[in-house]
Amino acid sequence: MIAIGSDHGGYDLKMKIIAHLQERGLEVKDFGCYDKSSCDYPDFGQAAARAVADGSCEKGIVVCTTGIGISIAANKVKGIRCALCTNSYLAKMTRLHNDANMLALGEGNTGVNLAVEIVDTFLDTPFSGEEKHARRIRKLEMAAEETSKD
Ligand SMILES: O=C(CO)[C@H](O)[C@H](O)[C@H](O)COP(=O)(O)O
Repeated sequence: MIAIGSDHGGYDLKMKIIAHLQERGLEVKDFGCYDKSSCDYPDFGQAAARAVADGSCEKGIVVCTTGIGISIAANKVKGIRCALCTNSYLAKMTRLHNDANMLALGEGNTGVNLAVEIVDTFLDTPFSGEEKHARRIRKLEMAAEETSKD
């Protein structure tokens, strides 16, 4: 199951990505928004992120105008590594090196065809499993643990 979310600024691209994921035969849970009325990206970025963090969705994709606000929102949820990607190289590297579990896209800076290519690269690239990358991810998790104690 793929969690997906957007604000109004990412709504159109999100709907195209949902159609693409369904064409690929993937199940999608849309955490909103559900129309283009003005709304707040933290609400939807964090709803999708919580579903990835609790294991009910295996990966998440979030979209806003720039991809910035909604990626920041998702990354506030413990256990989430959300990468804002503007090309397929970044999508590949964030899976290989960061084991990113969420992808953020910006409707205002990424066209539909490129977005679909980025989504496919993100979903189809496994984590490298290299120890040095696993160690760095553990350090990210430890930093999040420390912060949550404050
Ligand atoms: O890009 C965004 C946040 O980083 C959002 O999608 C907003 O669209 C952006 O902040 C602009 O807000 P507006 O209400 O659409 O003017």
